[in-house]
Amino acid sequence: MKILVTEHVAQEGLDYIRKNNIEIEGKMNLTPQELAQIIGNYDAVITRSGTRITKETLTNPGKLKVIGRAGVGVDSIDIAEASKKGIIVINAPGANTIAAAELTTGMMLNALRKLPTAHYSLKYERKWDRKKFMGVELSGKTLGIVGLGHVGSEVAKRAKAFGAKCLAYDPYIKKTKALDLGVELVEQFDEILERSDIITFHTPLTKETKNMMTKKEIDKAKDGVILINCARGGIINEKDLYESIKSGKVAACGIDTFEKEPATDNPLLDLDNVFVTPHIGANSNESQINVSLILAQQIVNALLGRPYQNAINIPFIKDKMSKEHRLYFDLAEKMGSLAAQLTEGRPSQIDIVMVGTRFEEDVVEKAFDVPFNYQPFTIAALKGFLEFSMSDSVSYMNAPYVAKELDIIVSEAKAKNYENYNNLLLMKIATDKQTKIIGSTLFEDGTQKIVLVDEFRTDIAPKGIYLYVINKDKPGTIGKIGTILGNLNINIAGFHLSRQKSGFAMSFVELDTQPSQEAINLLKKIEDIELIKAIVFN
Ligand SMILES: NC(=O)C1=CN([C@@H]2O[C@H](COP(=O)(O)OP(=O)(O)OC[C@H]3O[C@@H](n4cnc5c(N)ncnc54)[C@H](O)[C@@H]3O)[C@@H](O)[C@H]2O)C=CC1
Ligand SMILES: O=C(O)CCC(=O)C(=O)O
Repeated sequence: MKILVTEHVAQEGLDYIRKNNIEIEGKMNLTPQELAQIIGNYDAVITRSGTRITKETLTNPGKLKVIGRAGVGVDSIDIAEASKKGIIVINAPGANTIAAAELTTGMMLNALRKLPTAHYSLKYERKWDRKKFMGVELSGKTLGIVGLGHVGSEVAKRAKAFGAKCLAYDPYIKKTKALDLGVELVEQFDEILERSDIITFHTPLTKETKNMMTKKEIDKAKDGVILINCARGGIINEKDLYESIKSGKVAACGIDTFEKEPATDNPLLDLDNVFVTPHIGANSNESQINVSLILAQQIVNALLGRPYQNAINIPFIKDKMSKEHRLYFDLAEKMGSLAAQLTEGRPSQIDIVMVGTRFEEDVVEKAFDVPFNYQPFTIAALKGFLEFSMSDSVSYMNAPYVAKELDIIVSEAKAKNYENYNNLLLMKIATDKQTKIIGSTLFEDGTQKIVLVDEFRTDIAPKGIYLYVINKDKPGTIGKIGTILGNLNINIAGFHLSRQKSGFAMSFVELDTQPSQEAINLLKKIEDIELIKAIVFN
């Protein structure tokens, strides 16, 4: 196997890869066209923020299986395209946190005390200007942290050590996390704007966070506010920042990440009180070794078929789920398969409802860098459903994309209860011909059961072979089914009958062997049978 490395990555990770008998080829400064041309010759590619992996890069993916991002932000990678092509995107969350948090703290001090300007003035202009360099202290100030993830949390600890009061805005974290850090979590971003002396951003670049700070938001902030962006260019609108620095509304800012990088001709560089670094947040020896080692281990695991973590486009790791959730996950996939076998017509919508306390807390946190943010049960149900007609081309990774390409609307919801079920996975499928509802649950002892099909209650284990029968609820039908199956030497292993006031009955007849089409045709001839289908759970 062979891995392409397109940017500088610490030696430690590369050594680890070589020890696992995987070759490495370093090719720096490739043009996008050159990268697209050669990427398919490699099993994996390792990049940093300077390499963009776009749809065009992946036109001929060849044998590429893994894109490794030596860092956190994956906004430089087209995740949707990688997922559609079955390529795993792996990053190294948390590995460069301390470097980024320390740089941010330094940026705050630069902005508060103008250290780089004082340094320049003495060293290069030989001026002893003590009056000019009056600053303000971090102690006693209010710091607004936007995004209380890995970096935001470490920035909070450092700012608190300096005596600052920390507020945070992050609608996706647990309240206890902020509480444990001694940070006041606010509900609205506006509160950060109104109360903070310094605002620092630590979110990924997403649809929500792009242009989160424009003139409108800056105007709501305190006069003389200090802004720090060591997360991603584009979170603060650079044009509006430029105007606000010029007008004095923003006293100073510290920027490590820019809308367009390299940012050597960025107009912000012309302004005093704009303190800049060339995207070096992660550049410490320690963090680069961490990133390189963690990433290398995960890539090697993925390539050698061992368990791996941090895959951005498979936002859940089955091994990390509780045993119960793993059973529900498998059950969801079987339910999807059953739905595909029972449903008629072209599907237009699939709704998954997670009912009960077992699903109250999300199994996976919201992942910001993936286009679809479903819980694993939804993905499993989708995979089970789509796989029936599309076989191996559907994976956990691409199931939501395949659904989208088929114009199937997918929705996910939670409910406290449903009829008298406490914990239930419900799958509702709408097609151009019908709507079907299937419900499944787990018994106390871990037994998986399908318990609902439309208006019928049932109790079948999702394994083996069944005949699904809908018939007019009249005497003799079941006997006739038994006789025909007996004559064909097909053994009945179980019978699950459900009746409805409507005058119809639904049965799942468990069989030891799969009935031939000839058998199904014979059974269809029985009077009062409305529908009969063979169902196979793999
Ligand atoms: N300058 C550099 O070299 C480095 C930059 N970074 C960047 O810093 C950022 C933070 O990195 P980590 O803390 O490691 O990521 P993380 O994923 O641990 O934390 C991100 C936090 O942002 C929150 N968030 C997402 N959308 C939000 C929204 N609309 N409003 C408020 N909060 C929101 C999430 O809930 C999460 O807690 C990322 O963009 C990463 O790429 C990270 C390391 C080095
Ligand atoms: O080291 C890099 O490539 C940039 C680090 C970074 O921005 C990140 O990890 O998100």
